[in-house]
Amino acid sequence: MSVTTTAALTPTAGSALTHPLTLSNVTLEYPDGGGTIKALDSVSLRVAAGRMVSLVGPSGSGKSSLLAVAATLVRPTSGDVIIDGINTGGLKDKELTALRRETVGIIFQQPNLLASLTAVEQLMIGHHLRGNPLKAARSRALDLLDLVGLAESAGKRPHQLSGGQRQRVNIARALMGSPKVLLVDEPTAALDHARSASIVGLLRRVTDEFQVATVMVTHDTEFVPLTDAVAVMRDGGLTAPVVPGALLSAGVAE
Ligand SMILES: Nc1ncnc2c1ncn2[C@@H]1O[C@H](COP(=O)(O)OP(=O)(O)OP(=O)(O)O)[C@@H](O)[C@H]1O
Repeated sequence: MSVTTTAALTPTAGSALTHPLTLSNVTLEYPDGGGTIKALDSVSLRVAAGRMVSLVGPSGSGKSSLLAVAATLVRPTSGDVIIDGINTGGLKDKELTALRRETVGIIFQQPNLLASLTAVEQLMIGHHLRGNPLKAARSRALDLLDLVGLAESAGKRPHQLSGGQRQRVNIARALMGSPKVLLVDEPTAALDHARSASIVGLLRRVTDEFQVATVMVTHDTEFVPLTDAVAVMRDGGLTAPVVPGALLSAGVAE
């Protein structure tokens, strides 16, 4: 069955309705013994600018596969992945890499910060290596660290930061390239409750302020109400979209 999940049918007042992320009938198969396993089965998902979708579902249901395909890190077996209006199926690997760098921000569970670099350097390095002048990279990095509440910690190295602060650096780093799509994998997995709440709150604010289309894999259904829609995965497919309140009161995600 193919279900289209459209987050946010209503555009922000005064702006055109845009969907930076569209997956259309996406299937992803992996070899499995003599046969294949369908990690994704005809998944269709559209996320509008400034909207945030929670992606929930049991282990092995395909959440990471969906993020990997949406991030253009894995090409689907069939179906279309359209990022910022560009159908990625027609792109060569080099073009795909360039599109990913320009339009997609990826936030993994573990920040993977470089031990020897300060917070501001963590943000600057990739931006500078992609050809941006150091001064501009530094100025943008400092602005973003301020935005995520780390203005005072720009000179600190990872071991001097808390887990929540490291995740904030991770989020700021993902915003350096001005992405249109933000893909977030279990951002609160290693954090206590208070820090988890503030990280999800920050992702909500970033989605609004930067008007990115955000998909967040989470097992923390408590934070789902902060998002605009919930996509539930089962056996590689998406079930119908459900609003957060309905999902929780129906007990679907417990
Ligand atoms: N590289 C791979 N090779 C073969 N099978 C894979 C590969 N990656 C994922 N799978 C299979 O695809 C299916 C979906 O896996 P996926 O990791 O996307 O699920 P998930 O919902 O993210 O699970 P979890 O919550 O445990 O991370 C599973 O059956 C998994 O075993």
